[in-house]
Amino acid sequence: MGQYEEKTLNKKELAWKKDALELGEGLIEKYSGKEIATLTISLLDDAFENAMQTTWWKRPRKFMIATGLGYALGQYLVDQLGFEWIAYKDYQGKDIAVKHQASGIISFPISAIRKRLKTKEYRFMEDYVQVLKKELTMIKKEIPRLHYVSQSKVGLTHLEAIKEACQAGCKWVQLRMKEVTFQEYLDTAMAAKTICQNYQVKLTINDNAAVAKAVQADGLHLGKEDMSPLEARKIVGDIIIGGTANTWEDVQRLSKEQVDYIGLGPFRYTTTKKKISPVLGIDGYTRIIDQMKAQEIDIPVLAIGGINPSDIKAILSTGVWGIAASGLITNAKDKQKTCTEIMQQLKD
Ligand SMILES: Cc1ncc(COP(=O)(O)OP(=O)(O)O)c(N)n1
Ligand SMILES: Cc1ncsc1CCOP(=O)(O)O
Ligand SMILES: [Mg+2]
Repeated sequence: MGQYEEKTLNKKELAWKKDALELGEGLIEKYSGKEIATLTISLLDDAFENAMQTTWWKRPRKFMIATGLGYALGQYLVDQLGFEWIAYKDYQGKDIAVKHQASGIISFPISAIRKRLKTKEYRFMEDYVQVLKKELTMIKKEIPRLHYVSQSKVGLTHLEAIKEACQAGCKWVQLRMKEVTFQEYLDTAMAAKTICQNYQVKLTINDNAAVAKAVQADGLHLGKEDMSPLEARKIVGDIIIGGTANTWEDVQRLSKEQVDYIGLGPFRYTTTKKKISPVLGIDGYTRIIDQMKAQEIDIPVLAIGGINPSDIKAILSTGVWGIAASGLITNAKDKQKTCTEIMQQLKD
């Protein structure tokens, strides 16, 4: 791709988008014959096809169709797949587009309709969205199945715990420090990064986007009380961002916030985290993963909270991708043996 520039929409473009979406809503209701409770792609396809099959003197101008339905299609991608509106400019000119920040995919919904007006391909949107969904799944980042969440205890600092987890074979470490100053978090994160690099282990930072950015961490984990993943993405860029979910509603929200994985829990009561949500158990994971499958939400899920090696088989059978564990590894007498046993069960 040659040189191009992308910007967020300016005031004039935002006002234009608002008018275009109103126009689109009117067109969809008129030509699909249905009121829009929730916008679906089949409503959009119906509206486009029926509008174009209307006798030509009653038909809306092509420019209005491309604008109204194009913006409606773009808004669907924003609402359902986590895209953002952008103004895109290259040597051919300026166009309004939507971009999926985490993957870098840019789509031009208004131009897409303009093109189909010429090719007379009036039911293209279902396929168009499916292709985008597939591209998003294909470029998903690799998430290991075992995450070690750091913990200190008497006689063991976070850095020592992290080094021991690396030596024991963990490939992904989350630095999770509470009640520390920014400087202390940053200094420890810097040192953790060096340790992890020595063992070729990926490092993720809990809670703090600024620390993750400063140490060029591989990932950032954000809970419901932390910065939103979409906000954090603007700070840390294209690293792995995980989000916490305790309920199906949380999963639905996170699916629109461009997270690369979901930490779903707690599996069981644990003393590692203060203020813990109600436990999910195997039934909770089964219910939520089934809902994700039904809604085609294809984001890897890690189970977390009080997990023991003997839980792993049942946890995986629910469709969960992997686990995040803290106490289990921190307190293991033989960390190498414990990690090997976990990883064998996870087939990682
Ligand atoms: C992998 C993973 N999943 C969930 C959490 C919990 O994050 P959060 O809800 O923000 O709670 P704290 O860890 O910040 O206390 C996690 N850290 N990692
Ligand atoms: C951070 C976190 N979030 C939910 S449970 C938990 C603690 C996980 O630690 P442990 O594996 O020791 O229960
Ligand atoms: Mg948090």
